[in-house]
Amino acid sequence: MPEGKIVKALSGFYYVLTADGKITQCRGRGVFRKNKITPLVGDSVVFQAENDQEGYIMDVLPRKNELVRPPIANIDQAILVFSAMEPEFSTVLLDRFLVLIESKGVSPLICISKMDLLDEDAKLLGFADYYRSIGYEVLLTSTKEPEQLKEILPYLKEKSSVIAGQSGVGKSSLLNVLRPELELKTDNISSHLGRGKHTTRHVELMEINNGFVADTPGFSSLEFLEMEAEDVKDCFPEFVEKSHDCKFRGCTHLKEPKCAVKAAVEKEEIASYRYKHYVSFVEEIKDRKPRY
Ligand SMILES: Nc1nc2c(ncn2[C@@H]2O[C@H](COP(=O)(O)OP(=O)(O)OP(=O)(O)O)[C@@H](O)[C@H]2O)c(=O)[nH]1
Ligand SMILES: [Zn+2]
Repeated sequence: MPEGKIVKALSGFYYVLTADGKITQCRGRGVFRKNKITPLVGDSVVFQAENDQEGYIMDVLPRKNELVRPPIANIDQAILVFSAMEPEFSTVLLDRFLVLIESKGVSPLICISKMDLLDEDAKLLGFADYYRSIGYEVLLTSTKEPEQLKEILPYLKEKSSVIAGQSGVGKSSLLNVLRPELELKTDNISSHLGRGKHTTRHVELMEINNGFVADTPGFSSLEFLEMEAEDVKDCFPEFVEKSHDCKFRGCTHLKEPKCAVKAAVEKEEIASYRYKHYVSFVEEIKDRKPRY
C-alpha cells in the first residue's frame, strides 16, 4: 500500500501527498474513531486507493511530535518571528518561545523582523550575537529588503516548519514574500484542491523550496502546561553545556552548591537575564495549580 504525507485536512477529508507529487483525497478508516486515532496534517500515513478514486487512510505512522495549535504533527522547525520594534523586542518572550519549542523537540530559527524601524541597533545586535553564541541561527530581516528575506529559503529545505510569534510581528508579511515561488511550483495542486474557493479555517502544509511550511501560525499558547519544572533546564543550551561541571548530577542550578551554571552567570559567560528567565519559568511551573 502507498505511503504519503497529509498536507491538508478539511471537512473530514485528508489530502495525502505521495513522492510522485500526486494528492489523493482520503477518509480515515472507520476503526480510527473507535480507537480515538485522529490523523493530523503532517502525519505520514499508509493509504489505500483504487484508480484515483477517494482513498482510505489505513495506518498513521509514529509521530516525532505534535502541536495542538495548530493541530499538526512531525514539525522539525519553528521560525520564531520577533520584531525589532512595534511590538518591541522582548528577550523574556523569546526565551519563553525557545523553551516551549525545545521541549517539543522542534528546532528554532530566530528571525528578527522590522530591522528597518530601528535607528540604533547595537543593543539588538548584542542579543543576536548572544543567541548565536549558544547555537541558535538568527536572521535579521526587513520587508523593505525582500531579497534579504529570501535568505530564509535554504533553512526551509527538507524540513517541516511552522511560523510562530506574537501578533503584528510580521508573520504574514514573511509568508507573502515566500509565497510567490510556492504558487508557481504548486499551481496544479492548488487548482486541483480548489484553493481559495472556500473560506473554512484549516491547516495546510505548503511546499516551499523542497520543504513544508504550515500556513497557520503555531504555538499560540505560551503556557508551560505540559512541562515539569525539572525539564526547563534542558531547554537552555548554554546551561546544558556547563552542567557537566556542576558538582551534583541532575543539578537544577537553583540552590545546589558548586553549580557551574551559577558560576558562569557570575563570570558573565552566561547572560544573567537568561538565568533570571530560567528561575522565573521554574517558579511559574511550580506555582501551577495541580490539574485533576
Ligand atoms: N517597517 C516594517 N513593517 C513591517 C515589516 N514586516 C511587517 N511589517 C508591518 O507590520 C504589520 C503587521 O504585519 P503582519 O505580517 O500582518 O504581522 P503578523 O505577525 O502576521 O500579525 P498577526 O496576523 O496579527 O499574527 C503590517 O502593517 C506590516 O506591514 C518590516 O520588516 N518592516
Ligand atoms: Zn548546576
